[in-house]
Amino acid sequence: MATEQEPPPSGRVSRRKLLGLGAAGAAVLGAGAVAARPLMNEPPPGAVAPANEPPGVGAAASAANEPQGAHAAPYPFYGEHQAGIVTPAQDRLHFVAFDVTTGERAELVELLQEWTAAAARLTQGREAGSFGAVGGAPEAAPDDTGEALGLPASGLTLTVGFGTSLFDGRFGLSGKRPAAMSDLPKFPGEQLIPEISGGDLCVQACAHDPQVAVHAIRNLARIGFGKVSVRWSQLGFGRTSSTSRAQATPRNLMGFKDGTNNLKLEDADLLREQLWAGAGDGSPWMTGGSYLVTRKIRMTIETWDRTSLAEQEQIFGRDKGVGAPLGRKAEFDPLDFAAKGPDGEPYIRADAHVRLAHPTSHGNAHLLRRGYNFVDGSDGLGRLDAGLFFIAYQRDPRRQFVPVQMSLARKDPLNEYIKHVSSGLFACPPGVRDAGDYWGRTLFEG
Ligand SMILES: C=CC1=C(C)c2cc3[nH]c(cc4nc(cc5[nH]c(cc1n2)c(C)c5CCC(=O)O)C(CCC(=O)O)=C4C)c(C)c3C=C
Ligand SMILES: [Fe+2]
Repeated sequence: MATEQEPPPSGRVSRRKLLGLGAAGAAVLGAGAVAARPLMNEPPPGAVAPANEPPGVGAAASAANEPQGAHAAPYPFYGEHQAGIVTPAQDRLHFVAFDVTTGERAELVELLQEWTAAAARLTQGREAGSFGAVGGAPEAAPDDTGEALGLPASGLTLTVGFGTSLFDGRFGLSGKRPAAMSDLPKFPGEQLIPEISGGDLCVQACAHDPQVAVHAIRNLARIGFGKVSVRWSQLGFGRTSSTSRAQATPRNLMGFKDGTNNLKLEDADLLREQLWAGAGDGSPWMTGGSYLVTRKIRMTIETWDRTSLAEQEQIFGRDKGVGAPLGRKAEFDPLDFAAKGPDGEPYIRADAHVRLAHPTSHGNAHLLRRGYNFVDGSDGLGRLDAGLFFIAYQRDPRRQFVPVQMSLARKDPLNEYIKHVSSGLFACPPGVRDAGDYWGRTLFEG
């Protein structure tokens, strides 16, 4: 498993070299060479942020003043936990689920090793393979597809997950399926489409540049040719959650601030308690990992857009402008479910979304949400095919996602405007420690 960049043959230029040349150097390359985009704010050589800690989080960053250059910089790939979970949610998503087509466990392990090596490079703004898009033999297919040449790392994170079907016995893993990964129940009203649900493996690519996220997934799929095939994939934009207090809260396609009351990077104690699988949880190989639930949720936006502002706010229990809980003034004011308005009714209705989903309604069950908006064109009937690609990480879906979603599915008036059409449940293993480690080692060698 090679992770070091081998020098490209003379006359050929690697993506990193192109970046290093910058604007002036690119001019020297002359016609025929690929022009490098000047890299803004590249961290100094050798600068290593603490594992998975975002550039720009800390004293220098504030919600109102996120450093622009930080959007180009890389996140560390190696660490105790995978990046892309508490990492401040980037602007863009390409999520893919794969079916494993090989029946050989050894081939699957080999693929995970190759993917890990490629991910270690891609997340640092390098090409997928050691020769790159234009550095290999002219007779051979390039080991990088090339569309990210000259682009910086753009905060790319790649997060892998193992689906429930991977534990079905094909690879000798049936005894390793975590109890926390019991099949999700059928929720009232869901209309799941099997072809865009499930999958043996998943990779979540998040970046500030969609081209960088798509490039990463495309290259992993290329590497996996003959061993895996793409089952479904989803593009997302405009993150619908903040996962750090240094980020401003974004808006979903219903126009509301989304991610206000979320688990955040800074909540160290809660993350330990609610996000990361522990050594005593029954599946030692998952220690330091987390369970991922995805739900593609279509919105009937046109109906929503004809709903009164007052009704929209009652449905969520927050105001649409600043995102404050109804009856309060500021976004981060605490929710007060007992407070009553002049009419004697609670400001936040009994069936308001935030009340049904609140941790206190479910024995202190928190979720780390990091979903994205999607618009997949239109449906041929004059309506946008749009909604929320919901992503939530947690320590145990049986105690967290399932009860929250069951209560929403039964009582949330938002259901009039939404439909769950896809579902996924994945075990995301702990982080890759160093260049000798690989995604899933604790599962296959533990
Ligand atoms: C099962 C979990 C959840 C699903 C599915 C879900 C769908 C969904 N949510 C919104 C918009 C908002 N959600 C908000 C808060 C919120 N939502 C969940 C869980 C699910 N949402 C939780 C746990 C919370 C936090 C509750 C709390 O503790 O206050 C909000 C308010 C802002 C915020 O705090 O994030 C909005 C807005 C949509 C549009 C949607 C499906 C399409
Ligand atoms: Fe929600």
